Amino acid sequence: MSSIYSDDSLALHTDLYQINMTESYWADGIHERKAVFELFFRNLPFGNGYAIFAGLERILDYLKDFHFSESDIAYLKEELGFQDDFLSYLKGLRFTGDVYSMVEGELVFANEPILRVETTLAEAQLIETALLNIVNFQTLIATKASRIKQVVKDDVVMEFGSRRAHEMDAAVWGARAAVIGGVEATSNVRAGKRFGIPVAGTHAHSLVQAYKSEYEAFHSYARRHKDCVFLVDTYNTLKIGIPTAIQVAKELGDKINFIGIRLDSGDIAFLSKEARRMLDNAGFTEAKIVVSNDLDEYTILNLKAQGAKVDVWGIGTKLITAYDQPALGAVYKIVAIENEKGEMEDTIKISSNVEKVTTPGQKKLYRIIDRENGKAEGDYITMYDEDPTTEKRIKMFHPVHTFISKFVTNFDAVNLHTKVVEGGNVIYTNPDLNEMRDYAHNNLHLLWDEYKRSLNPEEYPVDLSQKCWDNKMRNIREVQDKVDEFSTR
Ligand SMILES: Nc1ncnc2c1ncn2[C@@H]1O[C@H](COP(=O)(O)OP(=O)(O)OP(=O)(O)O)[C@@H](O)[C@H]1O
Ligand SMILES: O=P(O)(O)OC[C@H]1O[C@H](OP(=O)(O)OP(=O)(O)O)[C@H](O)[C@@H]1O
Ligand SMILES: O=C(O)c1cccnc1
Repeated sequence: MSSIYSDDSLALHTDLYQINMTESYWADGIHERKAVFELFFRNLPFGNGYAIFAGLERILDYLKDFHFSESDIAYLKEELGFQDDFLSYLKGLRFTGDVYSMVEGELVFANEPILRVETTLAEAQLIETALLNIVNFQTLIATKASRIKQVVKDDVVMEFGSRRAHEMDAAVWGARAAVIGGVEATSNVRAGKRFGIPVAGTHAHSLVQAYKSEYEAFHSYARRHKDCVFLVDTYNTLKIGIPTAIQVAKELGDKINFIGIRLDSGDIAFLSKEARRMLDNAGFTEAKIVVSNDLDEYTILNLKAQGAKVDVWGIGTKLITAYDQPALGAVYKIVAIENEKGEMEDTIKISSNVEKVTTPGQKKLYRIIDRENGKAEGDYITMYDEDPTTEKRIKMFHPVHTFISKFVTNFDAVNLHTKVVEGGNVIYTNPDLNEMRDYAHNNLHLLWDEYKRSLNPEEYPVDLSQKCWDNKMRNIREVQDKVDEFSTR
């Protein structure tokens, strides 16, 4: 099967049902009613105590350029049978709404709106799939990277995953997300070119195998590359690999910058300690030990506990594929819609699972920070017309187990949503990636250690204001009344 249509826009990067629903809205004349959708996930990934938001830059690029191309329209008509009248509506469609979003690198928790879209019902519906696609992947990778960074602490992490990533986009945008989460460099040169990420790397076993010996291979590499990290495990790490790296480094002296060696197999704890001893004895006390081979935060923690002497961790597969949690599960839910009188009305989705009942209405999200100790008390979801920045005391209570509550005073309420798109125009300038990474890193200081431990962290509070809770209960009652009325008919 091949296609005659050029792939020249992203508008069809959506599920068919979005276009089908949009057609119904359009046919009924409600497509331009204002709607509010929120994007959030229900459970933190990897059993972590927080997630790191990534994906906004790509969302903004997507929204800026949102349009159905000639070939999109031709495909919808010729292959999927959509009719001309609806297609001429789609042809002229652009994103015209407002978007409020967390910034990339923000700490994000379950069941709080990462971003809010306020636009026509049709536009909001058509962009759902792409927005989720972007956030689900990038936030997952940024969070995995942050978990790894929490364990390696001040050691350097290099992202090595391109060859194992789920296709090319995932490699490039995953590398970027990993940087937001705390990674220092990537091996992916395209990601370096595109996003300005530092690009770094060593060499593969094939280089060694292409020459007659490690000695020849290392010399050859050094002839063209001043910065040298020699991979020492092709034949025998301790007996040939490291001694040869030391020999070549000594022979070439100042002609090269002998950065160190890389270990890619065997017992990393044992070999790294031996390598450190051998390098130090040879006078290369500054030489770095880079390790790779199916690493993740669990192995790294274990290796550290064994006293492994590692300076740089090269991490591929398990980072770029979010190996132990392949999906974040973020969703995008409608919370309010304009009625025929032009007023905004709440809308709610009921579920027998309490945690899945959506929180209706236009809302805002604040982080409540204790002024005395600088730590976050929790996140606080309010209705749109509430302003906790002017309140002296707020009651925070668990949105499901409401008996768990506390009063908070002497706090700063920080609005976590920035208006990034207004009337279809992007009004937000993406900061430099380093700034995003520093922002994410510094934000972690807001959290008590109990929320940051990688195993069984405490649950960070994400609470509703009283007004938001009351509004949710009122909406639930209204739906229940409707159900009762229907069933007793
Ligand atoms: N000391 C250690 N403690 C715990 N895990 C380790 C230790 N050393 C290495 N590992 C990890 O154990 C796994 C060993 O992988 P594997 O069985 O493929 O062995 P290998 O030595 O890498 O062999 P190969 O040459 O086939 O790559 C890797 O995930 C590696 O990161
Ligand atoms: O283990 P990961 O975390 O996924 O990190 C990337 C891996 O990719 C390379 O191995 P590969 O066997 O693909 O190539 P090589 O011949 O260079 O070792 C590298 O040596 C790492 O082991
Ligand atoms: O530069 C490296 O050492 C590297 C790059 C990609 C994958 N594995 C290793």
